[in-house]
Amino acid sequence: MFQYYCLNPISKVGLEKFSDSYTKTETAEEAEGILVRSAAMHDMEFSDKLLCVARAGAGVNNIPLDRCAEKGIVVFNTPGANANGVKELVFAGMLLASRDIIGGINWVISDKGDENIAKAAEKEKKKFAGTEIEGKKLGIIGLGAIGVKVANAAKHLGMEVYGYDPYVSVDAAWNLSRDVKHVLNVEDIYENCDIITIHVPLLDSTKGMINKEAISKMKDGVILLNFARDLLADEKDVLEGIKAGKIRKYVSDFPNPTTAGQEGCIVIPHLGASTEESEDNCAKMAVKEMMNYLENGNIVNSVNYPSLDMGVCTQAGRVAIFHKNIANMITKFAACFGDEGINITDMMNKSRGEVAYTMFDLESPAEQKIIDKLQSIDGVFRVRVVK
Ligand SMILES: NC(=O)C1=CN([C@@H]2O[C@H](COP(=O)(O)OP(=O)(O)OC[C@H]3O[C@@H](n4cnc5c(N)ncnc54)[C@H](O)[C@@H]3O)[C@@H](O)[C@H]2O)C=CC1
Ligand SMILES: O=C(O)CCC(=O)C(=O)O
Repeated sequence: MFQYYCLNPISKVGLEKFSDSYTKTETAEEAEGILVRSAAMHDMEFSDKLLCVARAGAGVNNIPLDRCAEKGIVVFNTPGANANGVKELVFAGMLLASRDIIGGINWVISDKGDENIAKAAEKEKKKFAGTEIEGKKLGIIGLGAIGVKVANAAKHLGMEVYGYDPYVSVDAAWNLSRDVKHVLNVEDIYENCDIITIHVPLLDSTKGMINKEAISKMKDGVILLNFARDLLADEKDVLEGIKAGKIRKYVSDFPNPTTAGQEGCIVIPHLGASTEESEDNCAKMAVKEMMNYLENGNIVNSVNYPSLDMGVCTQAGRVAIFHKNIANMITKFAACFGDEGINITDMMNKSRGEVAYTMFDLESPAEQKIIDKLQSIDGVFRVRVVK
């Protein structure tokens, strides 16, 4: 039996995918697996029982990835599972910024008792007019799951699309419309585009990338959309840009005291992935990843360990080892089994940066003394008996 804990509400459709071998617990300490959306985990203590965290979503800046890696806790996310939900809200944001739809709706509410509202509307509506998005230049920073969907849909709406992503994946490149202008320099986006949307992860290298300097290179009256993370922009610089008339509107999916209620800002309460479809897709994928890992030790879509898949174990034993990516580890592991006369029938080793993951299938189960010996090897974070 395995126990899982939900740190945020997780879609029922996803939770129903758990087999009878799983029960939901009321405390994180009892769980082998945690399901999470945006809850902050940086200050959490993790119990020795915890084996994995599955983020039902894309961004993992709320999870201490390195600390988890050092404890042999695998962190998963669900790439692309909510991309369509975000894409659709990006276009809603683009349209809200291009015309004063919000101002117009508020005017209608303020005039709700007026018998002559229809006549008044025709007089007032010029205040809320705007521009169309067809024919405008759209710059997309980050051509991953969301950026590609936004790019392709924008082409269908008649926009001229510029895309920038120095690390674009082969998969994303295959899916991208050939009409998207792939630029090699982010400045080309700043200098040419009427509307700019950012779809990159929040990393040390991307934090604050939309700052005073970047804004100064943008066209006057640019519309900026941020459905990725607020800290990607220096929002004090954004407010100055609005005040100076450089930025026409800033649309953000991340409310905070800097932008909430500010002139020129349209701030949405983090609704990008809040659709039935995205929530179900993310939960289903997260549960599948968690079950595959807990039952088989297989790692698919991890953000702190390499992918490794040995299928379902048909042998008597399977042992998984989390360790530093350094020389001679596999020889030492193999010796621990060999010294006790245990035949290794299959093994795989994969590394990712400074960490590595090795799994052994064994002709007979590994006794505790072998596990203790493996655990005592310098550079080993965790040894897990899968079977
Ligand atoms: N508002 C919301 O509810 C949601 C927000 N997000 C945010 O959007 C981000 C992107 O999501 P996905 O497209 O699903 O992720 P993804 O991982 O598929 O795509 C991210 C892309 O950014 C690129 N990238 C990284 N650094 C870059 C840089 N310096 N310049 C240009 N490109 C760079 C990567 O190569 C990758 O192609 C997530 O990390 C998350 O923070 C994601 C889902 C929902
Ligand atoms: O789970 C959510 O609602 C947040 C989605 C998100 O921001 C993400 O997937 O990165």
